[in-house]
Amino acid sequence: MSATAPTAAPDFADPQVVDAIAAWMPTTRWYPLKGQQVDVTLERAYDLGGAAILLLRAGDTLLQVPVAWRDEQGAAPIAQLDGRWLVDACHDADAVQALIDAATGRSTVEGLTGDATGTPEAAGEIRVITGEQSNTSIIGGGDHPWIAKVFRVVSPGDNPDVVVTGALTRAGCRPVPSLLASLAATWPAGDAFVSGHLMAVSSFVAGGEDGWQLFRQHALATLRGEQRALPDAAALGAAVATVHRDLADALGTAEASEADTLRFVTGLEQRLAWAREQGAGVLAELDEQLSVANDRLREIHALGELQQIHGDLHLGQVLRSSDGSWALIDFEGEPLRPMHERVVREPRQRDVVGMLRSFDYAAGSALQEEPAGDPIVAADWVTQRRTEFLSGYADALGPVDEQDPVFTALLLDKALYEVVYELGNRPTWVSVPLEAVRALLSSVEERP
Ligand SMILES: Nc1ncnc2c1ncn2[C@@H]1O[C@H](COP(=O)(O)OP(=O)(O)O)[C@@H](O)[C@H]1O
Ligand SMILES: O=P(O)(O)O[C@H]1O[C@H](CO)[C@@H](O[C@H]2O[C@H](CO)[C@@H](O)[C@H](O)[C@H]2O)[C@H](O)[C@H]1O
Repeated sequence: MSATAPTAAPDFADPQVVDAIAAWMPTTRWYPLKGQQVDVTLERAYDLGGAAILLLRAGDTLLQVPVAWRDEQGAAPIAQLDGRWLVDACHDADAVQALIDAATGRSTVEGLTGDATGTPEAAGEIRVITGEQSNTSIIGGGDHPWIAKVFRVVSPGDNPDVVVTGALTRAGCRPVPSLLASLAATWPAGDAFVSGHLMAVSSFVAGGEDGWQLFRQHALATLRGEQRALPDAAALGAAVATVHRDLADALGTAEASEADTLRFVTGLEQRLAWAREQGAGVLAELDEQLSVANDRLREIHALGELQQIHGDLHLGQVLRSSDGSWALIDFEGEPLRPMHERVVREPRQRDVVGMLRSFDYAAGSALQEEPAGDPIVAADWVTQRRTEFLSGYADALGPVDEQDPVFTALLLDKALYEVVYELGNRPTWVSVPLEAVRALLSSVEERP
C-alpha cells in the first residue's frame, strides 16, 4: 500500500505540473508520440481523492494519465513538486483501488461513470504488466485476480474492449475472459460534451502464457538449431474461429452491399495514403510500387460476409491457459485507428492476416536477436505456422482463400499500419514490417 496519506492535490492547471508530466511521458512504453514535438495541455482532471485522472491533450491526441501525490517517490515517480512526489497512479495500490471503486460505482466521481458487470475483489497487492503494451494493465484482486486496463489514448465513443468483450461475456464465449467492470468519462469538446471509456476490468487468466513469447522463443530456438516444445498453432486457429462464430452469434452478420465494398476500398486507400504520409521517411523509396498497390485495390468487387471482429489480432493478444486452451484478449482494435472505425462490421480475414503477420514478426524479431540465423529457416518457420493456423481455422469455420484480393489487400494494409506503429513506438523494430511491405509489394507487381 502507499506509504503516506495524501494531502491537498497539486494545482493541475499550473503549467509547471503539466510540463513535468510532459517531460516524463516520452520515457514510458505507452507514449505513442515518441520523436514528435507536441504541445501538452490539461483538458480535464477528475478528482479521486489522493489521486486524479488527468486527460492531457498532446497535439491531436488525448492521453489518460492517472496520477497520485505522495511523500515518497514509490515505484513510479513522475516528478518532485513542492517537496511532494507526483507519481504514476497505476503503480500505487491505494490509487488503483480508487480507480476500481469508480469503475464499480462504489464511489461517485463527477464526470466519471462506472459500470459493474461483475464484482471485482479489493485490489490488495498490485502488479503492473511490464511487457510490450500500448496501454497500462494492473493485476489485483488477490485470490480472485482481475486485470484493469487503463486506456492511454482516449477517444470519444464506445471502446470495443468494453462493448465487444461485454457482449461476448453475456454470450458465454469460452476463449474470452469475462468483463467485470468499466469506467467512462465525459469531457468538454468545443461547445458540447463527449464521452469515452477510460478503463476495462476483466477476469485474469492465472498462469496464462503469452502467445508472443511462446512462438517467438520457438522461432529463436529453431534459428539456433535447438529443440523446444512447439506451441499449437492449429488449436490457436480453431480458437480464433470459435470467437468469430461467437461474435457473429452475439452481434450479428451482414452480407456486404456494394456501398459496404466501396466504403471498405476507400478506407483502404485512405489508410494507404495515411501510411505513406506518416511513414514517408522509410516508405518513399517504395512510392511507385505503393501506387500500383493502390490501383489494385479497385480489383476488390465483393467482400462477402461482414461481422464484428477482434480488430487487432496478433500473438500478443493470445494466452495459453494452464489447461492448454487458448484465450483471446484485448478487443480494443488498433490503437492508431479512430474509435468510430473500430466498431464496424468487417471481413473476418482482417483478424486472420493479423495473426499471420504476427508469425512473421515472431521470426523477424528472433532474427534480430540472432542475426547469424538463416533467413530461409526463419521463412520456413513462418510458412509452417501459417499453414497450421489456417488449417485449424478452416476445420472450425471453413477455409480462408489466400488468393482473394481482399486477403492480400488486408495483409499489405496491416504491414503498412505496423510500419507507422513502429515508427511511433519502437523505431528499432521498423525493419520487421518494412521487409514484409517490400515482399508484399513485389508480389503485387508480379501478379498479372
Ligand atoms: N485477462 C487476462 N488474463 C491474463 N493476462 C492478461 C489478460 N488481459 C491481458 N493480459 C496480459 O496483459 C498484457 C497486455 O494486455 P492487452 O489487453 O493486450 O493490452 P494492450 O492493448 O495495451 O497491448 C497481455 O499481453 C497479457 O500478458
Ligand atoms: O497490443 P496492442 O493493441 O497495443 O497493439 C499494438 O501494439 C502491438 C505491439 O505491442 C503491435 O503489434 C506488432 O508487434 C507485435 C510484437 O510485439 C506483433 O506480434 C504484431 O504482429 C505486430 O503487429 C500492434 O500492431 C499494435 O496495434
